[in-house]
Amino acid sequence: MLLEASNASKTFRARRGGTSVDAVVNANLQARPGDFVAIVGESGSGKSTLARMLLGLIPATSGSVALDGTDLASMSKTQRIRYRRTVQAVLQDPAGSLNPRKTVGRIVGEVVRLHNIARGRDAVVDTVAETLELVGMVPAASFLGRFPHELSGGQRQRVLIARAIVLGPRIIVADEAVSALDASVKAGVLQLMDDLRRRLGVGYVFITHDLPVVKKVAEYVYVMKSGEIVEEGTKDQIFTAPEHPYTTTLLSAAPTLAASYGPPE
Ligand SMILES: Nc1ncnc2c1ncn2[C@@H]1O[C@H](COP(=O)(O)OP(=O)(O)OP(=O)(O)O)[C@@H](O)[C@H]1O
Repeated sequence: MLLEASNASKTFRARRGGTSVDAVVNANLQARPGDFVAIVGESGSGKSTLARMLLGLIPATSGSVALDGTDLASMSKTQRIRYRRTVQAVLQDPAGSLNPRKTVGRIVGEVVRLHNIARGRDAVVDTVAETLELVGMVPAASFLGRFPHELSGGQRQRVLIARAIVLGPRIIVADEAVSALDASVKAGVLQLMDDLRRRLGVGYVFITHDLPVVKKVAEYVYVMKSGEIVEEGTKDQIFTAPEHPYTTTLLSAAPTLAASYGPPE
């Protein structure tokens, strides 16, 4: 399976005399199940816009996003529904992704019902409980009736991951999924994501401005600047022999791994 952006561009049209914004310009990116691909770049470089295009939330102005060669723009309604399950989003909770009035059981259960993953109350609860266990929320029964405000930041992020993986995605687009978390909590959630990659074979397109995190988990890195992917390569290439001056600047501005992420590997 291959998720691929080909010369994908997004221009936000100006409203009332303003200038239009070329948020993403001719982006080429590939991700497969089992991959850990990162997109890095400073604020405003177009990372979230590219993520939203990959998720099919906004259409490309030109170019394409395709799964196994089928362009998102030409998919039927049924194909789109399947696409949404196959390519799931995990955003950060401070963005208000969890409804504060719903329990964990309901938040994950609603997705299970909506996509007909299980039918009947008991089967839905079982599926939710199994998924909570998979994301390390054990015993699951003690979390089902809790509201988001009764959870820690790391636990809320795990609920978001549970809500995504319950659909059996092959690729998860994670936009700043751990950026708001404290270092030790962040390490736990990253470890979980890596475990799920190994256990379920899920791949990640991991969007972040947090370079120590990229250094820890990514295999392949795309560097964005002003809407363009200015450099790409394996993690080692990017961190040890960056070619683009912007990548060098990004790396030199980043805190060291040890300073922000605990002891080096
Ligand atoms: N809906 C929109 N309408 C107009 N302009 C937008 C819209 N969404 C994003 N932009 C602009 O597109 C550019 C890229 O924004 P984007 O959010 O993709 O960057 P980013 O790298 O994800 O930044 P951050 O890390 O701050 O989220 C910015 O100039 C932004 O102001």
